[in-house]
Amino acid sequence: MSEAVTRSLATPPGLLASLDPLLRQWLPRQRWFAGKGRPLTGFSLVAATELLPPGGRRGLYHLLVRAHQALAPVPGAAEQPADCYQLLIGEREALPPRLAPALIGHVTEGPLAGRTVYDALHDTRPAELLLEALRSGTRVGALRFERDPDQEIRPGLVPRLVTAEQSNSSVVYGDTFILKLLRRVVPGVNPDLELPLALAREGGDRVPAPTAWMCADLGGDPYVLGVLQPFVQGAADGWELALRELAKGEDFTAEARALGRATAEVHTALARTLPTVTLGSSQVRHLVDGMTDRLGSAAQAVPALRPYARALRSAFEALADLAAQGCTWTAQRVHGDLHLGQCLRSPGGRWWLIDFEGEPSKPLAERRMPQPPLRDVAGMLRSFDYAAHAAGHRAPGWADSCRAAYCSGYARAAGADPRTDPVLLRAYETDKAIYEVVYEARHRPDWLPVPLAAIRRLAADGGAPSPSQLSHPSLPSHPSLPACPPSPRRPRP
Ligand SMILES: Nc1ncnc2c1ncn2[C@@H]1O[C@H](COP(=O)(O)OP(=O)(O)O)[C@@H](O)[C@H]1O
Ligand SMILES: O=P(O)(O)O[C@H]1O[C@H](CO)[C@@H](O[C@H]2O[C@H](CO)[C@@H](O)[C@H](O)[C@H]2O)[C@H](O)[C@H]1O
Repeated sequence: MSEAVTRSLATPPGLLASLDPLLRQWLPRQRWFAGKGRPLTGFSLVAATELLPPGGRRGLYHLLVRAHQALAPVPGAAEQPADCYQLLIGEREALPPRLAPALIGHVTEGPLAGRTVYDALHDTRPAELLLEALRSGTRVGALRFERDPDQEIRPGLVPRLVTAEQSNSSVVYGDTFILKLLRRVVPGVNPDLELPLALAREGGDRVPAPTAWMCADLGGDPYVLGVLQPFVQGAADGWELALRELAKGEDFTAEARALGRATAEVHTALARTLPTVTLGSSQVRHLVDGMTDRLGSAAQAVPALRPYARALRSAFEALADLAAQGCTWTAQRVHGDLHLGQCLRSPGGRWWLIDFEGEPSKPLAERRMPQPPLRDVAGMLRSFDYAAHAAGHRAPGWADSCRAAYCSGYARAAGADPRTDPVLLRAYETDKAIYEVVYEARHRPDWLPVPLAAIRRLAADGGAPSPSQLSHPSLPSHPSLPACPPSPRRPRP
């Protein structure tokens, strides 16, 4: 075992009880807290490890904590399965001003009574310690740090916490690496590590190859806790770039086309390296049932969706009808939550795809299932629509031309144009917009009008599918579109 981190404490007695009242206040305020809107009823410890560098100060705890919550904000409501969160807790007598944003609170009882506790990822030494553990491949308590022996990690890189809004927390080390610490963790193979590793093995150059990773082994179930990967220096993400170009009134179609090409290359590599399956009518029925169920739960959670539910369902049923007529689709591993913010453009103009975690609210097994690649395409199409809305009404037609350019870039690299499969594309776009309605209602209520506008458009189009709704006005419509175009949808022999 390496000397980087030398001590583990399995169960610091009373530690969690002393943190309980502070975590009840602090946790729901974190952007990455997944259970917003449901009262916390308590915590239970999954694993606790005290991280102690040789000769270093004590007081750094790695905790995996289950947050128990009521079903709804009603006293006495039944509990839901508790989410498990990864916390790195530091303690000090008082916090220096630079750590003020990291404050969790002042402990009044238990082993840390009188101490100030804080989110230690904001602090230099704890962040350095994590990199050192990854560099040296340490094992401490239940924690296992592993690395790709072929990639060098220089010691002494200076850490800084990424302050942008994220679903997890990331630390950049000397502009060389970025470590994403997953916040809500689940047992099993995490696609955020699995897919970039598979793509790296395949020799792809569109996704940064994982350099090191951090896991916990608990009761036979590995939990992926973090992934270190090369930092794409000087990169801007697609969302920033799109908004910048929109503000200047500049054309974004060349970038959209390049993004389509990058997406298709990643899809092709994933299909080469991981299993693909054919979806026939029973699998498509299952897919459609899932979409319909999600619509039902979303309409329960967000009443503004209810007037459109029937029309939206018909977009899903149109897909089931095609499958019942004998159409089949190829499914493969996909990104699962692709949008402009998941695409980084390096200063040389190359597009990279990041964040293969999938939609964090979905179960891991579902996120790892092979799916038609058009699911990712639909996510990107939604994203162009989001960008246009975020910019107001300054650029009429902007989203339409970006969506068309993205599809044609995709078609060039994949050999199949997503627009030749309008029923599947519309079903996925509808499913995504419904997901976004719930996401925005929970996380950014001010943004709710953006996906709701798409819901209105998609619902208005809920009858017979029409290619014109797919926003490629520059292309002729497909009046003679066959019921089962040869690719990517293929008739059964
Ligand atoms: N390899 C990378 N190089 C440069 N920046 C990155 C890299 N990976 C992630 N980032 C930055 O960190 C942000 C969050 O990363 P992401 O994987 O999307 O985390 P989350 O799942 O928490 O949203 C991204 O929006 C991007 O700005
Ligand atoms: O945090 P993640 O990147 O994993 O994804 C979640 O948050 C995204 C917002 O940050 C959210 O994306 C939605 O908003 C984007 C603009 O901020 C837009 O480009 C996307 O098209 C839209 O879906 C994403 O859905 C959510 O899973």
